[in-house]
Amino acid sequence: MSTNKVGISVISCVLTLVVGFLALNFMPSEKQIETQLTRQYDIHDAQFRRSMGVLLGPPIIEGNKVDTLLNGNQIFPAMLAAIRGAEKTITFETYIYWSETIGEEFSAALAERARAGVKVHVMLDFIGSMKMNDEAMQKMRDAGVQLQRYHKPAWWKLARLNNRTHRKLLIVDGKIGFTGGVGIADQWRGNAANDKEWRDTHFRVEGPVVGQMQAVFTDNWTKSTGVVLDGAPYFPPLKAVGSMPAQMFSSSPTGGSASMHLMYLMAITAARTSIDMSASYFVPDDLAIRALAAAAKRGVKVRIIVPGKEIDAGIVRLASRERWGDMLKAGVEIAEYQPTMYHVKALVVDALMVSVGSTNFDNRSFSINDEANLNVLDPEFARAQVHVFENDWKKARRMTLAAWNNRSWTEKISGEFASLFGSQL
Ligand SMILES: O=P(O)(O)OC[C@H](O)CO
Repeated sequence: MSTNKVGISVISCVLTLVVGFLALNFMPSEKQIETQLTRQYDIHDAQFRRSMGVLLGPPIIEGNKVDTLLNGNQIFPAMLAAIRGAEKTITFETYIYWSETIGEEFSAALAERARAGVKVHVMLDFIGSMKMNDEAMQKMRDAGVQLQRYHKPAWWKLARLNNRTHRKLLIVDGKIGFTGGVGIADQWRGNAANDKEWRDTHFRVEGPVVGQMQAVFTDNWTKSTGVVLDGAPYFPPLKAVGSMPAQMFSSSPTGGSASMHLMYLMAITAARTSIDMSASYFVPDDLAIRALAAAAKRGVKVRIIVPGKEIDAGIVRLASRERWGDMLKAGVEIAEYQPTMYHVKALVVDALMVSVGSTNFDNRSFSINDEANLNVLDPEFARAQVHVFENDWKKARRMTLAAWNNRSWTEKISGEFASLFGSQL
């Protein structure tokens, strides 16, 4: 064999070993949920509540008040008012934060509070905040804001590159919390009045559950900085301010990664009458498809709103539509929102249980990213969310089984291709 050939063989062996090594390191080391859950109780049963409390982590606690904020016009003023009213602490964790009009407004408000002596901690996902300029970040740091960027890509930490913080949390003085779908970028401004203004819903929370929200924020803050945020400025005594039982819980590949997947499967399996799901990115795995189809077959009215053509990630829509066949056959109703990008993330089951927060209905949220959701078990709140859902449903176009079967061959092929990346979407 010539020296050249020996060299090429050695290089190809080394490359194969490197690729194999990387592939093994990116594969999940622990098992995910594999079997369909057995239906043992209804959403209204005490056992559902008990199981949610013990299996997901934090207990469901009483005495909360949750206000619904629709679209940027309601969401941003409420968040900015809370920030501007902060007296002791602000903790803010988000995925998307871009230097634009609304980004500047947030930066200015956070910096102003830091200068006034408020302890301000901001955790931005590194990838999600790549469109934020260094100058804007420096201005905040100069004002005293403690700003961290989560999981900076590094070649020696490749395995965590894919793990982003997708959580959307703002907690002020440990007393007022916000969560929901919104990111800090200009497409969320406005009132979903045209295709430049995204449709989204966020929530303002008060009551004892805000302590759980604060604990979720401290999780990634401690992981990233080694500093524990504790004491009354972050965890003040919280009195009951309303009547809603609620629970804030989180998931991350570094601990409790199955929680979100499990929560959705438990809620869908326990449904008796209705499931209304708003899913900005809907790429269900086989278990979720089976759970939704089984619900429809036992008579649950299952309605899902997803984005239509106005979506920022075309590959997600392709992979999503490819998976609808079994659900449509089982009677699940799926409709695509028409006016603009639909970025709402909400689940309402049996007009009692509502889950809202950062989680998308896809594998990226279920097992790759860090997520946080608020569960509320309150009939009045759930009815209000059903009302919001009904309004969105009117602006969404139903996909029938016949139309799905008649998709063009180009859509079918591109759907199958997109579906190959399903585990990463
Ligand atoms: O990942 P999400 O759900 O926060 O959405 C972010 C958007 O895709 C940003 O373009």
